[in-house]
Amino acid sequence: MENVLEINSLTKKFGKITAVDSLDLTVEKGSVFGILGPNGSGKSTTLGMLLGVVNPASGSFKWFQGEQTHKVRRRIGAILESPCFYHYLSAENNLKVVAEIKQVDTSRIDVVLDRVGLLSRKNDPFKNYSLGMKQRLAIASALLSNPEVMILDEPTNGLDPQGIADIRDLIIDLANEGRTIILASHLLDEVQRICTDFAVLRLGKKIFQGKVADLDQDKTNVEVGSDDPEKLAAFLSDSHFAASFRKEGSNFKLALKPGIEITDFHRALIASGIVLNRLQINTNTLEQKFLQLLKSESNA
Ligand SMILES: Nc1ncnc2c1ncn2[C@@H]1O[C@H](COP(=O)(O)OP(=O)(O)OP(=O)(O)O)[C@@H](O)[C@H]1O
Repeated sequence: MENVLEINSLTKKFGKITAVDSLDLTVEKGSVFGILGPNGSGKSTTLGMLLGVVNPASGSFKWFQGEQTHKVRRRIGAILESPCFYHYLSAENNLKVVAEIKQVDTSRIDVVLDRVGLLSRKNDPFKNYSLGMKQRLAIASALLSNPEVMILDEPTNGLDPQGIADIRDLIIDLANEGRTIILASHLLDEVQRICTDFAVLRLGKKIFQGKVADLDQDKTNVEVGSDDPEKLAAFLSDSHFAASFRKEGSNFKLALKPGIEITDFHRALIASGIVLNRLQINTNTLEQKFLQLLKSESNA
């Protein structure tokens, strides 16, 4: 798979603070890459360096296998901070200003407004837009040059649930069109829903990088209950399915042994005449992973 971005040992210091510390990262073409981290972990500084608005102290990064800088910028669309538009101008006229700056044909304006669902509101002044519409206009603006890569810093910040869902759907659509998306977020659930890959930053250091899909592989933690808890407890003690188990209320929490499938476990229960009234598979959510990582790093 082709990489659109390779970061090597990228570092940024602000006085005594090391905002980004020897960061190595690889982003594959077509991925939706989430950069996760608590406040102040270096997400925005990283994106700033990647876009050339923050100077690195050391290290390097390479876009599109080493494409020249002036060509790179046209291939990337970015929203770094709150959208910056003229309040009294309409959405269309605001995009005309951006198109002029970016030297993009104005015929793209209707295309991108349609893309973000704002075509019918293109004559409304920006000041009358809701927060969600303002954010969608910012995405439209970033789309003017039809970029292959979109960089989004906290794209759903401050939005209501509907606004969040709209932006989420839009990001998924943009990814389905084949664009690579890099987004910084602290909304773990959003990253889990949108992203294919993620990295976790803490105090400027990358403490994890992985695929979101792999989180769902970890289906070994199971909670079970039965109308006959003694029989269930005896099964869990005697059978070779549970690596460990403990009683919790009227149910049992257990870790299946490595390699044991939930279907094998369930079949064996039925064969032993045990009928479950509860079976819950606790998948490893990004939130659990994130909290575990931050905890293990701060204990290290
Ligand atoms: N211009 C600056 N001058 C001094 N320190 C800065 C500057 N920009 C960022 N920092 C510091 O660098 C560190 C990383 O900040 P950064 O904004 O990159 O983190 P972040 O993960 O994006 O945080 P948030 O989620 O709060 O936006 C923080 O300690 C921050 O205070």
